[in-house]
Amino acid sequence: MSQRTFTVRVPATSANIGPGFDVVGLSLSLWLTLKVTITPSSAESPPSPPTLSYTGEGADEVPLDAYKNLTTRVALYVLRCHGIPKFPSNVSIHVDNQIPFGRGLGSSGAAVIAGVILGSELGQLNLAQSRVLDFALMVERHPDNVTAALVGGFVGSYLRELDAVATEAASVPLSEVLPEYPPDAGEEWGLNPPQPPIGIGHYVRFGWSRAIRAVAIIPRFELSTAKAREVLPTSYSRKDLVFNLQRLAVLTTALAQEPPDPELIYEAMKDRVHQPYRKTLIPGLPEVTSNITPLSHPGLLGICLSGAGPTILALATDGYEKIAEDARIIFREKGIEVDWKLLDVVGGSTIS
Ligand SMILES: Nc1ncnc2c1ncn2[C@@H]1O[C@H](COP(=O)(O)OP(=O)(O)OP(=O)(O)O)[C@@H](O)[C@H]1O
Ligand SMILES: N[C@@H](CCO)C(=O)O
Repeated sequence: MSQRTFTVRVPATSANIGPGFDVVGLSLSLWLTLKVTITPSSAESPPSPPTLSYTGEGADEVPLDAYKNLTTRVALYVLRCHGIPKFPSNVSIHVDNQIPFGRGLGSSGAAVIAGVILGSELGQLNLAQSRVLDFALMVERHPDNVTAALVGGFVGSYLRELDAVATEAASVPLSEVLPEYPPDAGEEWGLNPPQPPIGIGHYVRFGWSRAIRAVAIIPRFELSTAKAREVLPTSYSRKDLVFNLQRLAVLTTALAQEPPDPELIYEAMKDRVHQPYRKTLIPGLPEVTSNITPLSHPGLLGICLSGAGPTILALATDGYEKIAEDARIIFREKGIEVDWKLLDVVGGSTIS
């Protein structure tokens, strides 16, 4: 048997785009890339556990132990669900990552999608795209980032309502889906991890105007999604829900129109479900989103929190630098430094 190599690429994503909390996502031109080599065992190359190396964003904090790293733990979960108790021998994985951690650009969603695809490739399982999504949704329970990272573009998704048995399977604690430590020497994990119900996530890809680019204004601090979800209320007024539904309905079509209409889009990217509550965690958020407008910044279409934050996403057709530099000034007044990147909307995950 000869050496096998393959490459997995998964894009960054921005979720919510204002009113579409946990519903819409947009894939963006920053990439998580895995280069994988599987060398057959031989006298010169005896079986060994997987080795991981890592460059780019998060290289100084990401675990390189395959039983602790999110991507490889997800891959192992997929393998175990298919009766394969451990990684194949002599797997070496080099990860190069452009997606900053904990900034609202879908780093964990990308790591999870990469893990499911890695598991499918290592086990030669040939998982269909919809099944890849099922596995990803067992780990990352909101569909917006993972769906956009998998299929690419501007995407809306929902989770199917499950029957009682499937609900139980899908509500297993993540610690059971992804046990963090290897079994004791001489033991193997059982082959009965919770299987994802079939067809959990459904999605549709919206149109996207080719004129629109994305300015990501990225504060130099991390905010975990878990922490940014803790501050959200568990119920909302009808007024606030209708506010968001009206805007989301308009936004999904408005971003595909040529030319895009700033007056329509700026208002349609406003939100009352998550951003008002997250401002306590992101000093400067309300000032940036209300002071940078299509009137003050020609070319701007709309501006919102990217995912759970703290990154700000501005959609624009021109004037990118002024938008970013003026946001930098506002954040600096709050004592926060930022970096910014001009990004494009890209296709989804690939294996080559
Ligand atoms: N490439 C990666 N490899 C391993 N672990 C990763 C990778 N990318 C992200 N992670 C893990 O995910 C964590 C960040 O996840 P979190 O959901 O808090 O933020 P995010 O996904 O960047 O933002 P958002 O979900 O708002 O877009 C990191 O701290 C790290 O533990
Ligand atoms: N919709 C999610 C995206 C973050 O991953 C949130 O805003 O919490």
